[in-house]
Amino acid sequence: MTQEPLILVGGGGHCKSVIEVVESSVRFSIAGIVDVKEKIGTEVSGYPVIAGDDDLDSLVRHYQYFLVTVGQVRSSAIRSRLFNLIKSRGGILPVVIAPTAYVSRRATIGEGTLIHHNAFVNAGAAIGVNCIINTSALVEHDARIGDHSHVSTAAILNGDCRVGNNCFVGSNAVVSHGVQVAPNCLIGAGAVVLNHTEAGTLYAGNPAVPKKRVL
Ligand SMILES: CC(=O)SCCNC(=O)CCNC(=O)[C@H](O)C(C)(C)COP(=O)(O)OP(=O)(O)OC[C@H]1O[C@@H](n2cnc3c(N)ncnc32)[C@H](O)[C@@H]1OP(=O)(O)O
Repeated sequence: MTQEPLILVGGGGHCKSVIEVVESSVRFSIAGIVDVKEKIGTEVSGYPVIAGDDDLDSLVRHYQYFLVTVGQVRSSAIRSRLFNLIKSRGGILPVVIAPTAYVSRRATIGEGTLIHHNAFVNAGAAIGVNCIINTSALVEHDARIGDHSHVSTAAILNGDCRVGNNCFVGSNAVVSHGVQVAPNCLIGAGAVVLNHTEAGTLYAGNPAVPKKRVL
């Protein structure tokens, strides 16, 4: 099978994790990484940084496939800006699924979303665009996740729950079945979310309680 060249946009720690996924899937070969221009000429996991953010326009004329590989904890702003920029210039942001992940054929996944190693996405789940479903995360049946959200390592979204746009669900957090996490929320690592949340708020603890506004 001929591999398609893929550009990774963002050369930090999250990019290293994405590289492990892309290398183990057969469809794409990594053609290079985009980062701040000072990093041009350096490498990430053996792949060269070939361009700076300002060069994205011209890169979209030469390459078809891109993934946003900037990480996301406190804000989705950079990831969503890059996603929209690439898309508006005609770039394609594919779905990439690690071969060790399980994704039900009854689940839907939006463009540019990456499903990392050992993640599990069950039947009826619907995941938006440009999301990160990180290593060992569990998205249970009929759970719905909006756009530009990050379900972090080993987080659990139980059946029928909702996570809005631009959210972060921290490592090992649990969202109880049917619970709605409103847009722009941060759910702290290890939180157990038993009730619907207010938008733009950090929740943490077990049971999770609002800690502060984050917008
Ligand atoms: C592969 C990867 O690395 S993926 C990334 C994995 N990273 C994570 O999962 C992120 C872990 N960090 C968190 O969970 C943090 O809560 C964040 C980043 C979401 C928010 O951090 P901040 O905005 O700095 O919150 P801040 O430190 O101001 O905390 C506000 C309050 O919430 C509490 N709090 C914050 N996070 C947590 C938490 N996870 N559990 C319990 N309490 C917490 C703080 O103690 C503080 O409480 P107080 O006001 O009573 O003193």
